[in-house]
Amino acid sequence: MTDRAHVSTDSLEDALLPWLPQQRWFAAKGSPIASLRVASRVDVGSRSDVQVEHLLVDVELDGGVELGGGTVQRYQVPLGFRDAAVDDLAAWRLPIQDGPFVYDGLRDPTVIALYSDAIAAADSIGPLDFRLVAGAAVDAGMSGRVLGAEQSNTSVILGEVLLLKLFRQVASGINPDIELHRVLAETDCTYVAPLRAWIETESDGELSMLGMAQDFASDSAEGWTTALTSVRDLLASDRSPEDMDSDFASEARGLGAAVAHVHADLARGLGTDERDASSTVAEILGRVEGAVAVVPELAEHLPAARDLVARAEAGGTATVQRIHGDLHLGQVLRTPSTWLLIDFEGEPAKSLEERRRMDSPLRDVAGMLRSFDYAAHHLLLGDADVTDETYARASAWAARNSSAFCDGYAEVAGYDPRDHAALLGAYELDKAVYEAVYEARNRPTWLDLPMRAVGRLAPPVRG
Ligand SMILES: Nc1ncnc2c1ncn2[C@@H]1O[C@H](COP(=O)(O)OP(=O)(O)O)[C@@H](O)[C@H]1O
Ligand SMILES: O=P(O)(O)O[C@H]1O[C@H](CO)[C@@H](O[C@H]2O[C@H](CO)[C@@H](O)[C@H](O)[C@H]2O)[C@H](O)[C@H]1O
Repeated sequence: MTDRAHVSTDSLEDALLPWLPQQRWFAAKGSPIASLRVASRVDVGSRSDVQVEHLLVDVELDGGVELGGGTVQRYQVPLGFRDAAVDDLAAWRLPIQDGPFVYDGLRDPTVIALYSDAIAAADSIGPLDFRLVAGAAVDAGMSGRVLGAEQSNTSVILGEVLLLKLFRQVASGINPDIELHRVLAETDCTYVAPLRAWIETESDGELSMLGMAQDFASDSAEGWTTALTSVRDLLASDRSPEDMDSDFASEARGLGAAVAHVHADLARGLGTDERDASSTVAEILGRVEGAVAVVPELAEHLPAARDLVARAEAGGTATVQRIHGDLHLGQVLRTPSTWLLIDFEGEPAKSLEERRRMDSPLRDVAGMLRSFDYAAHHLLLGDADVTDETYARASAWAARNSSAFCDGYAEVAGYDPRDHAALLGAYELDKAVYEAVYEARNRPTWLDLPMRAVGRLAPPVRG
C-alpha cells in the first residue's frame, strides 16, 4: 500500500497552493495568496486501499480584502491517499508529481466511512475529538455520499439518516451552528433537524469546531425551490396569487410561525438583553457607507439611508437575543410536516465574534422579506421584454407572502414585526446593501435585484 508519509509536507504545500483556490468553498477567490502552511497533519487511519490524513491549512492572503477573522484563513482538508488513480476522483486530485494519488477525501465514500465510524464510536484520533450529543446513538458502518450542492462547506449524507457537515473554513472558538443547535436540542425545538454529533479539536489551548452531524431530512425541499415554483406558476398565468393552486401564502405563514418558535427557544435558552437602537443603526450605516467603495451606485442612496437609520434610532431600545443571522429561503427546508431552519453559522463574511453577538430578531425577519423579494423577481432578471404589469404581479407575490410571513410570526411571537417599521426597514436596507456587494462580487447579472430594493427603501434624492 502507498506510504503517505513519503509525501512530504513541503510537496503537499506546493500542491495545495494552486489547488485550494480552485475549490468552490475557498472563501478568498481572487485574493493573491502570500503564503500557505500545513498547520497540522493527522493520520486518521486506513481502510481497504486508502490512507486518510486530516489537514488544517493556513492561508495568508495579501492584504486589502475584507475577510472574517483577518487575513489568515484556516481550511480543513481531509485527504485520501491511494496507489492508483481512480477515475471518479480525478477531478479532486492534488497536483503531486511522481507520488501517490492524493485527493479531497470527502469525495470518497471509503474516507467518509472512516469519519462516520469515528463519530459512531465517539472516538478521539490524535487531537481530533468526535463527540456525541448526550443520549444520541449513531450506527457504525454507515456508507456516505457527498451532497450534490457545492456550498461554503462540504456536506455528506451518512446512511441516508444523518447529514455530516464539515466546515471548510475553520475559526478558533465556538461555532454558532453547533452552539445554537445544541441549545435548540435542549429546548426540544421541532423546527430544526436535531444535532447528533460534532467534531472538535484543540491546539495550543484553543478550541476549534470542525463539523457537525444532524438528522438528514431526506424528504425535504429547499424553501427557495418551493417558492420559485409558486412564482413561476403565477407569472405563467393571468390569475391573482390567491387564486393559484400553488399559492405560497399558507407556506409563508407557517414559515413565519416556525421562525418565531426558533427565536422564542433561543431567547429561552440563551436569554435576551435590551440594546440602545443607536448602536445597531450605527453599524448598519457604517456598512452602507462602506459598501459604496464596492458598488458606487449606492452613493446616491446615502442621504435617504441616513434618514431611515435616524428614524430607527428614534425608536429607543431594541430587544436583542441570539438569532439565525443569515436567514433566507435557501436556509429553510420544507418537510411533509413542517419547516426546518438550517445553517445557523451567520453571515460568512463576519468574524466569529460578530456572528455570536446578540441582535434583534428583526434581522432574521428582514432577511426573509428580502428573500421573498428575490424569489419574486429573480425569474425576470435579464428579460428585456418584462412589462410593468408582469413586474407588478411579481411584486404582488412578494407583498402577499411577506405579509403572510409576518402574520405567522406575529401569531407566535405576540408582536407584529411590522409594528417596528423603521428598525425593520433599516435591517432590510442593511441586507439589501450586503446583497448588492455580494452580487457585485459573485453574480453581477443579479445586481439589479437588490439595487431596486435599495431604491425602494432609500430613494435617491435628486435635483
Ligand atoms: N438536515 C438536513 N436535511 C436535509 N438536507 C439538508 C439538511 N441540512 C442541510 N441540507 C441541505 O444541504 C445544503 C447545505 O447545507 P448548509 O447547512 O446550508 O451548508 P453550507 O454551510 O455549506 O451553506 C442545504 O442547502 C440543504 O439543501
Ligand atoms: O450561501 P449562503 O447561505 O452563505 O448565502 C450567500 O449566498 C446566497 C445566495 O446563494 C445569498 O442569498 C441571496 O440570494 C438568494 C437566492 O440565491 C436569496 O434567497 C437570498 O435572499 C439573497 O440574500 C446570501 O445573501 C449570501 O450570504
